[in-house]
Amino acid sequence: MASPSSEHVTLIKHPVIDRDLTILRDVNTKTEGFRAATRRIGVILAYHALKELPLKTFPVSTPLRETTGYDINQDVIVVPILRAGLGLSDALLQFIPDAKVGHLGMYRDEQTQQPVEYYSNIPDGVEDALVLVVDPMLATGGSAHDALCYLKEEGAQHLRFVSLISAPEGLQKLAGEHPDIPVITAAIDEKLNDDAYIVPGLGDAGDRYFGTT
Ligand SMILES: O=P(O)(O)OC[C@H]1O[C@H](OP(=O)(O)OP(=O)(O)O)[C@H](O)[C@@H]1O
Ligand SMILES: O=c1cc[nH]c(=O)[nH]1
Ligand SMILES: [Mg+2]
Repeated sequence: MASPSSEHVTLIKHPVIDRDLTILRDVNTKTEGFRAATRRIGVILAYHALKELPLKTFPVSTPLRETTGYDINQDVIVVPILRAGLGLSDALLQFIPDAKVGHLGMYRDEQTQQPVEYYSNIPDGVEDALVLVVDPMLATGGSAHDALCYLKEEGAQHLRFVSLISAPEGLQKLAGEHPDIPVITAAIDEKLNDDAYIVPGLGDAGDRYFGTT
């Protein structure tokens, strides 16, 4: 099996991430705190995920003289994997307020641990846009793999996958199946347990973010 290479996976290190991941992992953290910590880490991940956006220049006048202005020269499409991915999409929209948002609805069947797709709505323009697929948990990698295959079939050519916590198993799957797609993550945890939950992880991200059980 392919192993995640350093150019394929970017592990973002930051003291705020360490503090906020602890809040997310803590079983006693309530919904409000969980959402706030997700948003804060999301902003740091978004900053990194958008780092290589191309720029175009144009003249801009300050009160003193004309100088070079910059604008982003590529459309951005954010694709949260429902439900839990919704918690990360707003962070990206703070930086790119006019980004289009596509949705892919998937849940993991508890018995088979395989993703089941129940919804998709992808905007036009995926071929040329930077397409950022966001989901807090990369566990077996099955959901991410299906989402990336779907978007490639739709014509997406500039894909990134953004997660809060990744399991080595999920990273290996993406490295093997999608070596062309950079992964940006805030943590690489130890392993999956027998139910394919990330250990130590944070539990079920969707349930904790939305207050369901
Ligand atoms: O890498 P995998 O093994 O596929 O697991 C990861 C998936 O599991 C979680 O979603 P879940 O099925 O719990 O759906 P939800 O977001 O609606 O809670 C998570 O948000 C990922 O989408
Ligand atoms: O640990 C895990 C694995 C899959 N989905 C989650 O929400 N958490
Ligand atoms: Mg869930």
